[in-house]
Amino acid sequence: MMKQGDIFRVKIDNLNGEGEGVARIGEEGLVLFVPGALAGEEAEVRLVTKKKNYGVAKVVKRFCDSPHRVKPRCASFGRCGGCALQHLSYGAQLSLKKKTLADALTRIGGEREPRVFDCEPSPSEWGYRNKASLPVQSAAGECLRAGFYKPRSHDIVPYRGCDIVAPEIDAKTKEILSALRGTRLCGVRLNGKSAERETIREIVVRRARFTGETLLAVICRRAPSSAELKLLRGALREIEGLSGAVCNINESPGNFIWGEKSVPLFGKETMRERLGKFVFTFEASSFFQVNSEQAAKLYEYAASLALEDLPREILELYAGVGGMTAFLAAGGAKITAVESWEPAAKYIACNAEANGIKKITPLAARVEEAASELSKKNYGTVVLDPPRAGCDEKVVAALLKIAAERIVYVSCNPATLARDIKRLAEGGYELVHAKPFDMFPQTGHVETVVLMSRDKD
Ligand SMILES: C[S@@+](CC[C@H](N)C(=O)[O-])C[C@H]1O[C@@H](n2cnc3c(N)ncnc32)[C@H](O)[C@@H]1O
Repeated sequence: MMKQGDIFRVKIDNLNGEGEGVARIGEEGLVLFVPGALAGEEAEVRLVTKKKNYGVAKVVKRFCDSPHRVKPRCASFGRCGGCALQHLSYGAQLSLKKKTLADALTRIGGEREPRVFDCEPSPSEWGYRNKASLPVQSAAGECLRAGFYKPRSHDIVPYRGCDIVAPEIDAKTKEILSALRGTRLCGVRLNGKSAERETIREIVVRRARFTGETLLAVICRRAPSSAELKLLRGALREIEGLSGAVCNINESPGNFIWGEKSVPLFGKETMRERLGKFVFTFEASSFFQVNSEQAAKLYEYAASLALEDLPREILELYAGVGGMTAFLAAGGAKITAVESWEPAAKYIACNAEANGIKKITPLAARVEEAASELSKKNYGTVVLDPPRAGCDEKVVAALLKIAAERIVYVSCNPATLARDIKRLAEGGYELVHAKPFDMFPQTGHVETVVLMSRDKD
């Protein structure tokens, strides 16, 4: 019987979606996740966690190196759960993402030989993120500990800098943390009840590459008193180059970052970013792709698939603030853009207007609730970009009822994408091709654009 602390010699077969090495041990072939180990490497490992169906092990000694191994750039590599692929060359990261996608389409999607294109490299391998999001806690003897979570944990590795966020965000984040430490507000307690002053849950810093506008949101578990707001304002106003700051209040216990209410601290509440020839306005809490340069490439590609044969009517689901909508509108089609977050639907309209785009009808609704109404109309193409959970079954049913000639599916999760492709294939669509885009270099995340067409038989 295996137990924690046991030592094994293993050969790593492949990497999982988190960038961890995967090996099998024992007669029953227990799956072992080995962070930091690469495919093809042999190592002596110690079992640190044993669950019913898998184990997690730590490398004690590596006997050989993968030819794709490179020196990780970040001093927190291995301790921080953020960029698990830093030790893999960039070319090998792209190949891994293509393979991850192809495997999901085959294993979950039931596709025999899916046509998967090469992964589109990100224009920047480092410093590409336009947003940093740091959980904040109170730890023993430390009033405000902010950073990123350790792998498989809610313990924080303190922020010492991050190489995947834009350098300007990195510099600003350090200044912001130092200013917050000068107020009387502390981070929330991870285990146990937070004391009154242990208030801050998270900070989010966003910077537009194009305008340089930088917004800060301080997310609190309760509404700060007017004296606390005064302290926050006083401390944060001192930071040069912050275009604006808000305090967002999230009293809910879950892991979701944003609450419904925000109190302005100072300056602007919105920022503007350019993607391709379009400029978009949005708030600190809006969904907006974190890799602006790569987002422009992805939207252009998705629009080129959607606009072939110039459909007259396009239905776009999960539209956010209308980033992709503008690219889709370039062909002159009429677009109905559906988004559940009401303020985002408002931004779809003003972003369209600011970019001189007509013929866009924003609809603030949950797609699954609007699905049956939407399925009464005809659309040449449906474009969808759901969150990681993919589509509700009602949405797949509506897509089958709409029966558009073509579906362009943008996804940030190969597993749910493959599940939805299978459902659509059962309803008469076929997968034409899939192309991964590297939106998140140094991490295992895979973004994909898929084209499906209605089976004509
Ligand atoms: C992955 S984002 C894509 C946004 C946009 N296409 C873009 O590229 O910026 C998913 C969007 O779907 C929205 N959303 C989540 N669940 C939804 C639902 N059930 N119905 C409609 N929109 C939803 C989110 O608010 C978010 O803006």
